[in-house]
Amino acid sequence: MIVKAFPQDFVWGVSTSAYQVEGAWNEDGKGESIWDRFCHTPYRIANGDTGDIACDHYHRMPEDVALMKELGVKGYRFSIAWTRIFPDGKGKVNPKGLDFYDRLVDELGKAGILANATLNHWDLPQALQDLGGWANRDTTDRFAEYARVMFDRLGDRVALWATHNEPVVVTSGYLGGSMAPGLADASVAYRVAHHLNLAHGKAVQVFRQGGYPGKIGIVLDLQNYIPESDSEADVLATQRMLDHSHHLFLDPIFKRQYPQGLMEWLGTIAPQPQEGDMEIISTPIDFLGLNYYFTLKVRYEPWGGLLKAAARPFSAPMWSQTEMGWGVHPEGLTAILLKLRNHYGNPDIYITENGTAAPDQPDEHGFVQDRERIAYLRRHLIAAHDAIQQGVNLRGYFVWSFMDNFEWALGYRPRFGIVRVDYATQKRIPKLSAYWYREVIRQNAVWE
Ligand SMILES: OC[C@@H]1[C@@H](O)[C@H](O)[C@@H](O)c2[nH]c(CCc3ccccc3)c[n+]21
Repeated sequence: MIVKAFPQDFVWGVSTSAYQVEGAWNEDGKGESIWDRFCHTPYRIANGDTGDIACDHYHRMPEDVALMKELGVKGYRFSIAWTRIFPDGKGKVNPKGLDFYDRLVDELGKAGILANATLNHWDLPQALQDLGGWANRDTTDRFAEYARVMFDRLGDRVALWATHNEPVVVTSGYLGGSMAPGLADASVAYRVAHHLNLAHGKAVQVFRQGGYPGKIGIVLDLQNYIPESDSEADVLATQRMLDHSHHLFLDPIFKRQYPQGLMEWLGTIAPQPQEGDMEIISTPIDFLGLNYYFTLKVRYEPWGGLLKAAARPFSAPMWSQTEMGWGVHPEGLTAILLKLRNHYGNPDIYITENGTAAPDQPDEHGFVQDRERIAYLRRHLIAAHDAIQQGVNLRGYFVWSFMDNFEWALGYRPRFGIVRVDYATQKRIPKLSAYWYREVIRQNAVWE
């Protein structure tokens, strides 16, 4: 048995997001978000599920933090619901909303768990969407105002801040229609991407000017894309997918420019930076958050939408696809980490999401022996360890997810947690993977 030990101060964490776990969608002064609106729109969400109640984390947070402590977790990545702070997206701050996150970071401090807070995990205030949302440049200033309020209130106790979670998905919410706000208007999608980048940069500048402790970064959706064949058509299609999914955000932030090939491909709907925008966007950050789940094979497809590209899951031999139909390919994680080392200045990196939905079969006590999930997590930790051995500055790993939760357009069917949630009773029942992860944390190692 080969033991793969991690660096001494490696952060072993778990991840959630506000809309997926909190519930209390309209309590204590919280305003409506675009995901509240989307879920309350018929036929948008499988089974008519909504995040109205979710895991009721808003009321059960102290017990959830206590369970994290019991499982030996060292870090908790959560997101802040903008509409608990600014119910209308701007103007009056809602004190009860601030109080909830104040209590959360205090509970984490008492439990010795590092706080890793994301400002925007997709749940934009509906009031701002009514004014154009991320397609409206003013929203970047609303975001900077919201960021300042959060830095002022929680900045003394939050170790890691992320501006956005996976901004490309917000862009997709304007392209494909399966995510809030559920538009299909390519003409604004890349203006949205630019404003997300600009909002990120403005928030980083507010953080720098305020001299807050802690570190700030952004979390990107960096799945691994490989061409289906070495034909020029497939290779170029893969490049377009990488430009859209990776470089649309990585390049402005780390290289102060948009990917030229994509700009030419997009033509008139490409981002139109104003004077000074790229300097703001590329304000240096302290770390990059990486969400990695799967590898995709990409081919040229004339009917493949805006990018004329189609992607399908790549499964390494001996792996089946997951509950989500995602190919399992741990080597893809190593490849992404090495790409960031080789081409983006070898930044400090946290794996902010990695995990899998699995066909969890509970026994009569609700206990789930999720061996597939353990195999998935173990192999990806080995892949992460390989990258560290090759000089990648990987500082931590956050499992998606701490507990089963609302999986966006798919509702509650897919279960990603290392802790099971019985939604009928809201009972939390750690799965086998939670005890396995506790052992990994204790040993600070995984074994081949
Ligand atoms: O799908 C599992 C998780 C979501 O629950 C998180 O909220 C989100 O940050 C997240 N991102 C990814 C990577 C690919 C993806 C993006 C958007 C929707 C589904 C999958 C997987 N996940």
